[in-house]
Amino acid sequence: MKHLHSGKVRDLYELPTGELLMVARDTISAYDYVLDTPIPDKGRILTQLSLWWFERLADLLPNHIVSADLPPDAPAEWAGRAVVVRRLDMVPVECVARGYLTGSGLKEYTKTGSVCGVALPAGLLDGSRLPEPIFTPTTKAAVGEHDEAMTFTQVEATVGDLAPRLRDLTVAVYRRGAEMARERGIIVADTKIELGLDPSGELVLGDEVLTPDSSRFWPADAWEPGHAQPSFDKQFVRDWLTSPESGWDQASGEAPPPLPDEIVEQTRARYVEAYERITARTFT
Ligand SMILES: N#Cc1c(N)ncnc1-c1cnn(CCN2CCOCC2)c1
Repeated sequence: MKHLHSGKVRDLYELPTGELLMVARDTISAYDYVLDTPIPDKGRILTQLSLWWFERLADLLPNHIVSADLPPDAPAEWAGRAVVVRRLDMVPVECVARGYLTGSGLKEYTKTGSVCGVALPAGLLDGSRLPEPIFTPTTKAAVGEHDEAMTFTQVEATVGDLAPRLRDLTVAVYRRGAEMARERGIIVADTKIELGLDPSGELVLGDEVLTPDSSRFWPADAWEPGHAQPSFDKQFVRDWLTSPESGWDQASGEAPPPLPDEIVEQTRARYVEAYERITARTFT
């Protein structure tokens, strides 16, 4: 099969049928690096979580999933983390919705009092919940570049009449995911979805959806506005990399060192826990 595209943690191939095969790797990224040490089963866990979400979002919009069965000419090791999807004409906007303020949104808010042109109340802190979830789109930056915030007017200039539908669908997916995850003790602070057009011109949900790679997952019982919230899945990795034990100096520009076994195991356990809490299924 023909390799089309590699992201930080997933690859895209073209099948002889013209459909695509989206393959999730066990890699994890932190501090803008793809770490050398894989997290066993991360690809499978997040693929299965995403498939579970696609099913529960199907009443909001169609999706690109064709089959979770491994195509005959794909390596057996891809089983459970490769999904056949139909080819879409992807919209050239990263569709992001935020229910909480942090990261680049907080940075923009601190400077301007707004995010992507949306004015927010004064006095919000890192981790504050927003009065309502907001659409905070960005450009699709080239590999190695950073996405740039877009105003709604810029989205309209880019995609025309699709703009309000991108906004409404992105916020609706976020609301559904955030509500269901919160009932299970996980805050989804924000999420990025990919939308594309099918040949009939219908907007279709692509990529992965509502995973810890496409979204910020926070443990709800540790939520406390006023500082950076702990990541549900990546905090063990972040804490170790920034501890003297790792010997890594983030300011050096050097790539992080390999992760110790116990950090890998703790991180794998967090992915399993997120999957099992949200889906109420046992990961096998
Ligand atoms: N999904 C999807 C999809 C589709 N269904 N049809 C056409 N193109 C795409 C596509 C092409 N690039 N990306 C960016 C995200 N990629 C996801 C896979 O892994 C690599 C990064 C999405």
